[in-house]
Amino acid sequence: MEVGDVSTVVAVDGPSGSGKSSVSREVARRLGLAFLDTGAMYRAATWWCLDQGVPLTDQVAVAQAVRDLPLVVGVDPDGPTVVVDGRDVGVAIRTTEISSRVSAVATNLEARAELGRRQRAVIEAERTGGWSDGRGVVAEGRDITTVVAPDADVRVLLTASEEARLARRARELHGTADAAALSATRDQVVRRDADDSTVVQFQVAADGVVTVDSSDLDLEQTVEAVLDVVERARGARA
Ligand SMILES: Nc1ncnc2c1ncn2[C@@H]1O[C@H](COP(=O)(O)OP(=O)(O)OP(=O)(O)O)[C@@H](O)[C@H]1O
Ligand SMILES: Nc1ccn([C@H]2C[C@H](O)[C@@H](COP(=O)(O)O)O2)c(=O)n1
Repeated sequence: MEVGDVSTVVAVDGPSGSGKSSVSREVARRLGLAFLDTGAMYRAATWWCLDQGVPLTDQVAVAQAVRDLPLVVGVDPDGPTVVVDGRDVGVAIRTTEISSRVSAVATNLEARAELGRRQRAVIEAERTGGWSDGRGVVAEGRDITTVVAPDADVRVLLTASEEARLARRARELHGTADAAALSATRDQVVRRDADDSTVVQFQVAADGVVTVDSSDLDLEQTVEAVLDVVERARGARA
């Protein structure tokens, strides 16, 4: 980082399938920023509970397991890694089993407090040094713009119609968006968002948060729309 450069923290929230991870990761790549996938942390916590035989219905046990979670997340947008107890779980945390059960961790308030603390630590590290040498970070999830990093330099709510989000996830998981694929995808998009919305609000932009609706945009157009928000905010700071 050059002397005089100012670090940039970009917070991106939104519902499932809106494109948060894909768009945020590409924005981070293009700006040379670190990339923090906070959803992967909730998924890793869920994986750890299952691996350790912690019943997801036991809120006290889940909270303790999350406090003890031996998690290391990599923030290189070209290859974000998720390592739990020395094991690379980057693939294992994306299974339908994890996707269908992660809300048990996401709705556990003590688990949220612990993961939020860890997320703030990563964001602060990247603001002053870390992988990005202080250039900053793009952090995406559900509560980044409101709870984890409400003072972020740029705050974006990335939305899309339920129809678009279901179709995207169906294509991603099943290679098609036909009726059967859409039906099979509904639980981990619509039901999961409904469950998660009971403890965190990510459907309506908070004050100061810019909404980007990607319903009618392709991935590249959405990346460019978010980059535009970042550049406008940087210009306003200059
Ligand atoms: N604007 C877009 N147009 C077309 N496809 C998109 C768009 N944005 C994302 N996608 C695709 O939709 C799928 C879901 O994207 P992504 O995983 O980034 O969403 P997400 O919001 O992070 O979802 P979740 O919160 O459930 O992880 C991916 O296959 C991605 O390539
Ligand atoms: N900051 C966050 C990030 C994620 N979650 C929840 C939402 C999902 O149920 C789950 C996995 O997220 P995804 O990988 O699908 O983006 O974790 C949350 O509550 N807060």
